[in-house]
Amino acid sequence: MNYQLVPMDRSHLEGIAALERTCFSHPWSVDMLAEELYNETASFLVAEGEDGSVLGYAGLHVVLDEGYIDNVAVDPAYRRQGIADALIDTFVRFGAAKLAFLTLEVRAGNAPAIALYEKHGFYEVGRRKDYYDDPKEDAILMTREWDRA
Ligand SMILES: CC(=O)SCCNC(=O)CCNC(=O)[C@H](O)C(C)(C)COP(=O)(O)OP(=O)(O)OC[C@H]1O[C@@H](n2cnc3c(N)ncnc32)[C@H](O)[C@@H]1OP(=O)(O)O
Repeated sequence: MNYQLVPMDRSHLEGIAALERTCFSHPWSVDMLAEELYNETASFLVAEGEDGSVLGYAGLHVVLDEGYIDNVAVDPAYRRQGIADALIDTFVRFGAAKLAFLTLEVRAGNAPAIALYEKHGFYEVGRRKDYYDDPKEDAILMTREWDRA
C-alpha cells in the first residue's frame, strides 16, 4: 500500500466526508470540511493513495502555542498499517518544534485510539462526563506537552 501525506484540498472533501460517515456518529460534512480550507488556524492532513483516494486524515487547529487535534480517521480497509501513526507523528513533530502542548478528546471506550495517542506520548489529564452521545460516553482529555521554559 503506497500513500503520501498531503495537505487537504478540494479534491479530498468528498472522500473525507465519506470516511467521517463511516467512522463517526456526528460526521463532518463536505461544507464543514471546506470551511477549514480557509481557516488559517487549521492544518488538515490527508493520507492519499496512489489514485488520489483518501485512506485516512487528521485535523489540527493551532491557537498561539496550543494545538488541538480534532479528527483522526483511517479507512477500515487500510487500518493497522501505520497510517494514523504517520499522521500523529507529523503533528507531534510540528508540536515539538512550535507548540507548548497538543490536546485532544477521545471516547473513553475507544481503546485503539487511546493506544495510538499513548504511543505518541499523550496521557490522560481529565474526563468530561457524558460528553458524547450516540452512544452516550465520557470523553477522556489527553495532552502532550513540551517544556518551553
Ligand atoms: C481525536 C479523535 O479524533 S479520537 C477518534 C479517533 N478515530 C476513530 O476512532 C475513528 C475510527 N478508528 C480509526 O480510524 C483507526 O482505528 C485509528 C485512527 C484509531 C487508528 O488508525 P490506524 O491507521 O489503524 O493505526 P496505526 O496502524 O497507525 O496504529 C498506530 C498505533 O495505534 C494503536 N492501535 C491502532 N489500532 C489498534 C487496535 N485495533 N487495537 C489496539 N491498538 C491499536 C497501536 O498503538 C498502534 O501501534 P502498533 O501498531 O505499534 O501497535
